[in-house]
Parts: sequence; C-alpha cells; structure tokens
Amino acid sequence: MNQVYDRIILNGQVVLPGGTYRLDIGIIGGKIADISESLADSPADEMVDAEGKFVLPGMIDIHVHFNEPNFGHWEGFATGSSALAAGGCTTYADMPLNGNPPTVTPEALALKGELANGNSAVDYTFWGGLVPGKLDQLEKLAEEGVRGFKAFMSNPGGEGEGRFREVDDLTLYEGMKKIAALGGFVALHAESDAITSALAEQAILEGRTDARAFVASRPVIAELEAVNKAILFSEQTGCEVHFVHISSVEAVELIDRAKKRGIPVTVETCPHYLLLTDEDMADIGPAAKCAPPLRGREQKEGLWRLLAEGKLDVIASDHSPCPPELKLDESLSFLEAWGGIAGAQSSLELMLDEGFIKRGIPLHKLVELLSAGPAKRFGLYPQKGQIAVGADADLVLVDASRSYTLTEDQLWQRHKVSPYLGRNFACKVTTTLVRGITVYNEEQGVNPVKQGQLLLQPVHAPQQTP
Ligand SMILES: NC(=O)N[C@H]1NC(=O)NC1=O
Ligand SMILES: [Zn+2]
Ligand SMILES: [Zn+2]
Repeated sequence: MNQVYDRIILNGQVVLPGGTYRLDIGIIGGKIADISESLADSPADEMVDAEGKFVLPGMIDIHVHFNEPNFGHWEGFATGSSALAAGGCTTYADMPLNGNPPTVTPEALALKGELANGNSAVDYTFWGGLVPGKLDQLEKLAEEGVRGFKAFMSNPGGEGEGRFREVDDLTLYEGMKKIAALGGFVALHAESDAITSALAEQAILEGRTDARAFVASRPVIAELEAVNKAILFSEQTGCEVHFVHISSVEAVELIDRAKKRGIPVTVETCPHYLLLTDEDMADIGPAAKCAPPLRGREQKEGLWRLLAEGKLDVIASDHSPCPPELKLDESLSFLEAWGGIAGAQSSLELMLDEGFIKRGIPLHKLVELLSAGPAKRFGLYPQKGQIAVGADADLVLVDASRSYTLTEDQLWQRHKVSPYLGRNFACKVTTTLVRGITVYNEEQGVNPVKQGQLLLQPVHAPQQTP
C-alpha cells in the first residue's frame, strides 16, 4: 500500500497496551493510520525522528481546576492547558470549581465552553457539579453531554458568593439516584466534614496551626468514613463512583473490596501522594499543601505497592492553584494557606521518573493509569488513551536519558508555584502531539495556536456524519 502519511514518527520505543516495542507510527488526518516495524521508506509530509525516545499515548488528566470564569487570575485555560501540553498531557477534564459560577448549571457550562474555546492547547471536557439546591440542573447538564458530576463531602474552601459547596448526605444520595438514571457517574472528594472541621476547630483553639496540625486535622479515618458511606450509596443507588485523590492504603483497599462485590467504583490517586510525604509538606511549605494531606512514608510506599498490584485506576494531577499570596504570604499560617498543589506540568515525568526509572514498573502499566484508565472512566476510550490504529494521534515523546532540574522559567502555568521546583527529573517530555498536531516541543515551546477541541456530545446536537 502506498499511503502518503501526514507524518511518521520513526524509530521510537512505542508503548502499546501490552508492552514497549521499537516501531514506527504513521499518522493521517489526526489519527494513527499504521503502526509497523518499518515505515522509513513510506512517503510522508514530515518525518519525526524518535530515536532513543519513548513514545507514549498522551496523559489524560481528568482532575484539573482551571478556575475560569472569574478566577482566571488563579489559573486559566490558556496557561493551565499549556502546562499540561508541556508535561505530555493531551486531554483534560476541568473541575466544576473553583471558578464562579461553578459548573452546576447549563448556563455556567456554556460560559466555561466559551472561555475555553480557542484557548486550550489540548483537548478537553468538563465535569459538572453536584451541590445542594441544584438537583434539578443535573438532567439539563446531562443533555449538554456532561456525564461526570463532582461532589465534595467536606468543605471545598474558596471565595465568593455562589461558590461551590459540599453536599449534605441527602443531596448526595438523591443526586446519585438521578445521576445513575442519567447514565452518569459521580466523582467524590471523600473526606468526612464532621471529622475534619471539628479537628481543625480544635487545633485553632489550641493554637496549633502548622503543617503537623493540618495533617492531624485530616486523618485517614476521615477518608475512610467518607469512602465507606459513598460505597453504601453506590450500592443502594447503582450510581458509579470515582474516588478522586485517594491518599491512604486503607481507602484503596476498602474500594478494592467494594469492586470485588460488584459495586461500580474506580479510584484515583495523584503523583504527590506517591512522591511526597508529610515531612516534605512541612519542609516545602504551603506549595505542598493539599487535602487530603500528604501522609507518612509507609502510606506512600503502600500506594506504590497497590499500584503494582493493579488496585488503582487513574493517576491525575488535581492541579489546584491559587495566586501566590494565598499560599506564600508570611502572615498566613499553614492551616490558613490555600490547599491545592499546582503540579499539572509534572505528572507524567514524575510517574516515569519514580515509577519506571527508579522502581522498574513497566511503562505500559503506568500508561494504564495515566491514559487508558482515565479515558475509560470518561468514555473517551478507544478514541483516546492508547496507541492503536484508528485512535487519535495523541502522542508524547519522552527522553529518558536526559535529566534536568525544574525551574520557574520552565513552568507554563499562571503562577510559578510548584512543590517540584528544584527537583531533579530523570526524564523529559520533548514533544506532544494532539490529533497529529504538535502542541509542544522543546525547541519552540507550546504552540501559540490553541487547537484543543471540546469532547462533549450534547444529546440534542445533530449527529456528525463521517
Ligand atoms: N477546592 C479545591 O480545589 N480543593 C482541592 N485542593 C486540594 O488540595 N484538594 C482539593 O480538593
Ligand atoms: Zn478534592
Ligand atoms: Zn481537585
């Protein structure tokens, strides 16, 4: 066959679902048209030499907070998605907070869509929100194509009237019944508000406001209590639950036991729970503050063990930035500083560095958590999330023979705050392609033409003809 390819990626170590092989990839019309041992002699408009590099499916980061509308000064679509592109992520799902209005009505969803359109470096979709008083909006959001609905079981913090609020038990239960009927799923920030707010209040009364006090105010039992309740609600309503940013071995095991009983649950953790500990949080300061908090070394090692055992489904960044003064102002105690880690650009490199290079976990196993797992969770698979003929050509080239130190000037996000500044990475993303288009390369940086497409299918839209 004498096909003319738009582009051929030559000589890379290509990470397929079952393993890593030296292969060439031919791209036509934004899709992977061929994967073969030699396309070197095939005609193509452009040849990309991937000699010595790994070629992976782009990461699919289903947990980021880009904060528009109205909180673009925290993080916006252009800067946030640029950080993702530079870090090897090709699709993301934006959370319904901390922008205002939060994405809990079709009007707010439309506003998100307008703000992201033309400003996103990579493809994207939106989470809706499940909050008290807005149960009647769920169906309308589903009509606009929303399938995932985020709820907080503890106080999400944040500023302003009309901001996103945590669910009470009845809203969660009733919401899950409705979402199940709509064919959707919920994502839960699973920490018990009763436990965390009482402990935080007690700490403040006792004048304990440092990093250690923060960790003590959000113990593992708070996570377990919330997970346990949500599993019960899932069992009772049939609603699928995705547990975001799980931080403890005990919670992953609880979720795993529920899966084995046939309850439709999935579990996510974040690079920071696998890379950092509570001691790092105290050393680095509020740049490493997140909720649930970073935990001890045994928890971190335990999460790696569970990852190796296949008990995790998704790795996501939970990129949740804020203006630097809300974290770094010296008048703020650790307890008062904004909780949220802004690590979007580093997720893939951290997982490859620590998981593949240092711990020897096969790349295709990591790709299951970074790409295929999240794509499946969001119904984007097999169009996205794997390297396969017919899939979108969403590809990342990684040089694993190059080490570098992360500095502020390399960060594409709105504010140059990251717990990974100064860290030495043993690999580097060199090129990111979305549907065959170069959205990032080392020499030129992020492509200024923002070609990311929205991946929502409103039910009333005319079906696209191929
Ligand atoms: N509101 C918000 O984004 N909170 C996030 N930050 C964090 O560390 N955990 C979260 O859920
Ligand atoms: Zn959360
Ligand atoms: Zn979050």
